[in-house]
Formats: sequence, C-alpha cells, structure tokens
Amino acid sequence: MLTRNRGKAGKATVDEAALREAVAAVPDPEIHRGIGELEMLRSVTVGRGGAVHVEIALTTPACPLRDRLTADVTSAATEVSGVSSVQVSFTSMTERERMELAGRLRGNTEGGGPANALGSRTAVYAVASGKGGVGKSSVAANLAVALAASGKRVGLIDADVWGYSVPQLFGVRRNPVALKGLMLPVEAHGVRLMSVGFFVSEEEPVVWRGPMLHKALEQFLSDVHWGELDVLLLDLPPGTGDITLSLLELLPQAALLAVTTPQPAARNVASRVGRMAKDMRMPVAGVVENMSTLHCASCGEHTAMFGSGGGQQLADELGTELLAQIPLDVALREAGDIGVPVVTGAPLAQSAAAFTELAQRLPVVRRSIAGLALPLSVVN
Ligand SMILES: Nc1ncnc2c1ncn2[C@@H]1O[C@H](COP(=O)(O)OP(=O)(O)OP(=O)(O)O)[C@@H](O)[C@H]1O
Repeated sequence: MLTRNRGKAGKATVDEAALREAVAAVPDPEIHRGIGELEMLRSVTVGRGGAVHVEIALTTPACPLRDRLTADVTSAATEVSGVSSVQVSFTSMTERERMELAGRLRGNTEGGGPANALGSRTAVYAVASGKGGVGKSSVAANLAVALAASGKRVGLIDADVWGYSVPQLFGVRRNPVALKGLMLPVEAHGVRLMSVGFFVSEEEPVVWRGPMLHKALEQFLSDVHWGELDVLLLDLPPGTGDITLSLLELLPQAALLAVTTPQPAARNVASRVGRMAKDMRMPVAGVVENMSTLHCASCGEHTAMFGSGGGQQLADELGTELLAQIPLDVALREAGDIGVPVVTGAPLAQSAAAFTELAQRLPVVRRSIAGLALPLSVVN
C-alpha cells in the first residue's frame, strides 16, 4: 500500500531528489546498470497531485524492452512517497550519445580483451559432446536457466555454429541491440544470450568458413557487453573440430562439462572430447548423462532406452564426477519445441528437477591462467 506525504495544505508532496534517485537506479534490462548512470534518464517531473512523468532515451528506437523498462520505472517511482501516478515516455539517444555510451561500456571491461572482459571471478564451462543429438544444447540451456534461477548472473554463448539452437530453445526471435559495434546480449529467462542464429535467417544455411567463424566467436567475447557474470556457459559444436579448439584457446579458463547418453557408443565418442581436454590441459568439471531412463508415470517403471552406465564410465575415465543423470522426458522435448526451457516452463517435470540439482552440484573448477599467453589483441 502506498503511504503519502501530506503538506500543510493537505496535498501530497513528493521528495523530488529521492524520486530521481529511485528512478535513476532502475537498471537497463540489457546493460544491467542504472539508467541514470547510463545517461538514459532525460527528465523526471512531478505535476499536480503527485503525477509523475519520466522521459527515457533508449539506446535504439526499436528497443524491444520498452515494456519491461516501463514496468520497472513505474514500480520504482510508485514506491516514493506522494507519487500518485507514473507516465513513462521514450525518446532515442543521438548518434553521439550512442557512441559515447559504447565507449564508456568498453572502457569498463578491464583491458578490453575478450578473456579479460569476463573478469577473473567468472566461472567458464564448455559444454561438449562427442557427437550430435545427445542433448548438449538442451543441457546447456537448462543448466543456464537453473543457475540464473539460483541467483547467479549467467551468460550463454551458442558456439554450435552450424547447429545453433539457442534462439529456438529460449524462444528468442530478435536481433541483439548493437551500439556502435558493441552488441548487447539478448536476455531471456534470466540468461544473457549470444548466438550465430541471431544473425542469420532460419532458412539460410550457415556457409561461413573457419576463419570467419573464429572471428565471429572472438567477437562474441570481445564485442559483446556481457557485464559482470558469475558463470559463462559455452554450447560447443559436437566433436573436437577446429572451431572447438580455437574457441577453447580464446577461453583458457574454461572447464569441460561433458555430455553423453548412457549408450556405450556415445561414451566412446565422448571420451575423445576428454582426450582433447587433456591435450589442452583443460580442467574437467564433470559429466552429465542425458536421456538416462524413461519413467512411466502410470506404472512407475524406469526403462533404460539407451542402455546404462555410459555416464559413470566416462566420468571414471576422465577422473571426474558424474554430476547428473537427466531422464528422457517428454516435457523437456516439448519445452524445447515451444521455446520455454523446461526449468521455467515445467519446473515440476523430472528433467527440470535434475537440472536444478545439477546447478547446485556444479563445481567451480579453476585453472590458473597466470603465465598463459592470451592470443587476443586489445579492441579499440
Ligand atoms: N532428456 C531428454 N528427454 C527428451 N528429449 C530430449 C532430451 N534431451 C534432448 N532431447 C531432445 O533431443 C533433441 C536433440 O537435443 P539437442 O538439440 O539438445 O542435442 P544436441 O546434442 O545439442 O544436438 P546438436 O549437437 O546436433 O545440436 C531435441 O529435440 C531435444 O528436445
């Protein structure tokens, strides 16, 4: 309920400095800093009877997050005593302002280089599988959502350049906002996302060749304003191809999270990924076994559709833990099809519970990057 200050004449009075402060602190949903600090707040005026008008300059006129900003600003302003109503209007930043903002945001990443931009406290996990179709992207997406739901600031790079699926899994159908060469990740279900899929139409095959892809992925690290992240997940392409290797070179602090099905054949292929990690001196965070068993809700029986034991065997081989066994679950498949991760769309589903547990068990594995050459240049 609102409490209101009453002046001598019995009229509500609004502390304008407090109001401005409250509105200025509202974070831009994509940049995660206060709109005051970002110089997006044009004006805050108080009219008769505590009617407030706020004008905000957006980074781009077609800003997809107007509604969220309107709701957040309205809620922050209404908390201030004496405010009776809030009207929010928008204008756009000038080219010069956009340029200055991009410059300030770049200046805020320590050193500007890709690996440095992530900050030393960011835990980086490369989600990898030996072969396609084992559910690596579903695991990466739902683990990201579960980590975000536990209060962590999470980014997800869809580096599966030919088989990108993050836009579909998160139901995102828009391009990221670009600010003079600096892209803002798209936020969905609490996770900051970047995917090659945001830049190509679904019908278009991705025909980029190695060096271009390497460049694109390098840009996902250096030219994306990730802000502060606790965790960054990388959905790698299946196998151990050049892209995987060069990406891991870009992120020397990444730990491997290997995904396999219980099938012996899948485990054999997945162990190649383990060998790659060893060759690259990558730490291993653990193994996730996906499509473990199918549970029949009416008879209670568990069927091992793809056999059993593959996850544990792989974990033993890599000298690591089997962190989770995600069941075969129709709810997970359906969630992927409608673009709402199962962890948010059907939190009571068995697979959702398994992902939440995985997020809790995920160990922080760090490799010291001291003494390792970062193969990247500083971006001006
Ligand atoms: N545990 C599960 N239960 C039911 N369906 C699943 C499960 N895991 C994944 N799937 C489904 O299997 C298909 C493949 O999953 P996904 O795209 O995540 O695999 P992937 O390993 O990333 O494949 P690729 O490497 O080819 O991109 C999807 O349709 C997904 O919905």
